[in-house]
Amino acid sequence: MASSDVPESVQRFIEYLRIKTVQPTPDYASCTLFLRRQAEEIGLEFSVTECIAGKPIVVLTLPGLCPSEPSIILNSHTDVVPVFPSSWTQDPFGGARVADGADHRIYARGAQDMKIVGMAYLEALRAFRREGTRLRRTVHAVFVPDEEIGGHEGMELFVERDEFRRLNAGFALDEGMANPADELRVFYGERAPCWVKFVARGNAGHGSQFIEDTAGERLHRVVGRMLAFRSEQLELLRRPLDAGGLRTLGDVTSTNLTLLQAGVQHNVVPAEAMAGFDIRMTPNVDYAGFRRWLQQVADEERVELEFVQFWADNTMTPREGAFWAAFEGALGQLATAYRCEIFPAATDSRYLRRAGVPALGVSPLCGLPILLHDHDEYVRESDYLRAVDFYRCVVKALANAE
Ligand SMILES: CSCC[C@H](NC=O)C(=O)O
Ligand SMILES: [Zn+2]
Ligand SMILES: [Zn+2]
Repeated sequence: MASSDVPESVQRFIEYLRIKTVQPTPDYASCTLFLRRQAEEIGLEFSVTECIAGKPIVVLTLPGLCPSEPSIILNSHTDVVPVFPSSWTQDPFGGARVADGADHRIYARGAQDMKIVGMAYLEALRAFRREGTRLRRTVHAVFVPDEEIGGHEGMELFVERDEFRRLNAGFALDEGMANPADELRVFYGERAPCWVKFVARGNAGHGSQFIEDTAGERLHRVVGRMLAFRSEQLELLRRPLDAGGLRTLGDVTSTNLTLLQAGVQHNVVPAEAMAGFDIRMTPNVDYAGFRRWLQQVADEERVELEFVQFWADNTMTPREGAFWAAFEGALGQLATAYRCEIFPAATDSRYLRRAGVPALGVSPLCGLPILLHDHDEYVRESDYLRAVDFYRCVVKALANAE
């Protein structure tokens, strides 16, 4: 198909997908140049802040009629997670557009997570400019680096800067997750990551002997207790809520054994063994109490405990007030059925919420498999075009909220 048959907005999306902003060596320089060109074409103010050299936070601004009113932040991260190219049927950075009935699929790493969202924001702002639509509040499309590796050199630092304060943010949209079913998932909070390592030390010796009190035995007891806790929470997930309805992943605390290290040779009992867990704490957990319980397990089993990440803030976005009403009103206008959830993983919304900016996580992808971080990530062209319409309606409502 000749490229001229491809809608221009789709061509721009594909161009963005082709920029290799892939961890661990994202090409942020090319990404910033691309965004600068978008700003010039659309007619948006453009600024770049580097809290850490080479890690640009790019802000494209559509000034509002009441510039002193708190602004609307449209946040997206520019980086994407690594790929296993041999497991893909398409080039992960080719942005292939493949016929799918009357529709097309667009394949690329980042198609769902979350370049579709970033580009749909810009296309919505482009439409406002084209139509001459003026909004009350200023809108900032914010493109941040390094979300996929925790945002520690991106949003976490940015929210502390004057450049951020000057944005005068009142409300933010950020990423959510696709839903294979038809309801839009609206995330008003997220689980807090807790990454721990237990390091056991014990007696060493010849593998043929009954060595007593080894690192392996100590670690085994810790792993057993952690996996017992995992089973309890998994059972809870399967139990309906008291108020009726099913629990979602965000409603419970998940635990996975993700790292294991020990040993050098079959017949040598190792003196040290390590187990690492990825735990995600649901917001109603007493974080300090949970941390004390982990320490108690470590102490009782006489192993060392290291906290690699411990997020201790569970600020959630209130589902009331003018911005929520505007958001809900826009969904009504679009006749979009939705359900509110706690996000199971971590996004940059946690930094915004902790900084006092209410944020909602939404990726307008319904009836689509969840392919974030997976092989053969794609969206349908119709998803993208609908996403643009979605933000035209939602951003207009938020930016005009009284
Ligand atoms: C603790 S920072 C990790 C952030 C990461 N975010 C997206 O996948 C996640 O694993 O949820
Ligand atoms: Zn993401
Ligand atoms: Zn991701």
